[in-house]
Amino acid sequence: MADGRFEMSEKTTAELEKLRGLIDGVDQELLKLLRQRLDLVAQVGAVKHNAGLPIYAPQREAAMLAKRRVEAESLGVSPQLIEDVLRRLMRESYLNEKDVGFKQVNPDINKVVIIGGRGQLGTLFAQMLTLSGYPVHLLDKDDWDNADAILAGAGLVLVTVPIAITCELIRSRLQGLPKDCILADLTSIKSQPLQAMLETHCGPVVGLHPMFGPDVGSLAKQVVVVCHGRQSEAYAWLLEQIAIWGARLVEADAGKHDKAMQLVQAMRHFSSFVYGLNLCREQADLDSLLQFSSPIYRLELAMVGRLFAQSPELYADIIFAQQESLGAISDYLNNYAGALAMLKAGDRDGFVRQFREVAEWFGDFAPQFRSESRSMLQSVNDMKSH
Ligand SMILES: O=C(O)C(=O)C[C@]1(C(=O)O)C=C[C@@H](O)C=C1
Repeated sequence: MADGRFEMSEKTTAELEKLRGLIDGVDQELLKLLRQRLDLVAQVGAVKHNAGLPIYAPQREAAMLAKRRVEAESLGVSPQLIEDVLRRLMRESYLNEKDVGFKQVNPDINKVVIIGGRGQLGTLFAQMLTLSGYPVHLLDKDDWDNADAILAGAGLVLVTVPIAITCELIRSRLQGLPKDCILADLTSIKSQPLQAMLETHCGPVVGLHPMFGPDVGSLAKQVVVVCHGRQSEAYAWLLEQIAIWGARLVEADAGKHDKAMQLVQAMRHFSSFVYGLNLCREQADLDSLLQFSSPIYRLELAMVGRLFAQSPELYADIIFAQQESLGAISDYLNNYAGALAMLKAGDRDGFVRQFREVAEWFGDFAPQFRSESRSMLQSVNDMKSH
């Protein structure tokens, strides 16, 4: 008898078979318990839907995790194990509760128009708004002949078109919106679109930046940046609605937000692009890189590789959005060149000195990132099947 390439005696085989049968039984019990938990979560979802409560309940989660960790410890089970399992289960809850739909915060809105509504982010927001009971109309590239009819009587117009055409579209097409209509955008830079909206429309205006891609299963725990424009009391319902979807709203000054995006998006994505470009030019053998990879390298390769599974236009839009990003990217290049010079000069002490300087600057974040990445790396390893 063999298990993979290991030979086993008949006695060992029999013992293992018996124990594995018992494990199968326990796993089947777990499955039934999971089914029970999902049914209860569905009931919680219905209660929350009626009461207009958010999907994500951080205090309940923290209290529950703390209790289960203590109980785990007294049973000789690792607290981290129960925490991992429960967090994974709660991710499932977010998805399940979403399908029940959401309370409609403002039933007086007769029409929501999403410009660019057939794009990926537009589709996601259309789905969330529809699940919340709003009548959603889409206005995409081919619908402009009917624009007046589509926009007539809109209570909310949400602009989600490529950055490069956002301001121009707002200025040239959205002049005649109803006075009380909310004009909002989902663009990943905020100053210019906000200014364009304020100049074009005299009613309520707000800039939003969802800090996630369209492939998130649910908005629970995702961040949406809010840059206030005008008449915030008129769009308070929209922010409350987004919070009910589970997202965390982070208010920011548009200029500050855009400056952060030069590092968080433009520079980050650009360096991922160059990393991929370099692998391509070096004709790296990805198969063997993966074979030799440690979990952190696998994660890094996944982060870079996923870029190239998406639309080049989308990333071009993000990277080219702000002229000022050039400064952040050039600084990076200069730092790279400086570090390379140190390497060429064999200045090992210099490297260690700078490393310490940076570590000190990271401060408490460094150990925090280390422990966060530890569980990510363990998940990466769990995903391997051989
Ligand atoms: O208790 C709730 O409010 C739930 O929605 C259930 C549940 C869970 O799966 O246990 C899911 C999401 C919340 O963030 C907290 C807990």
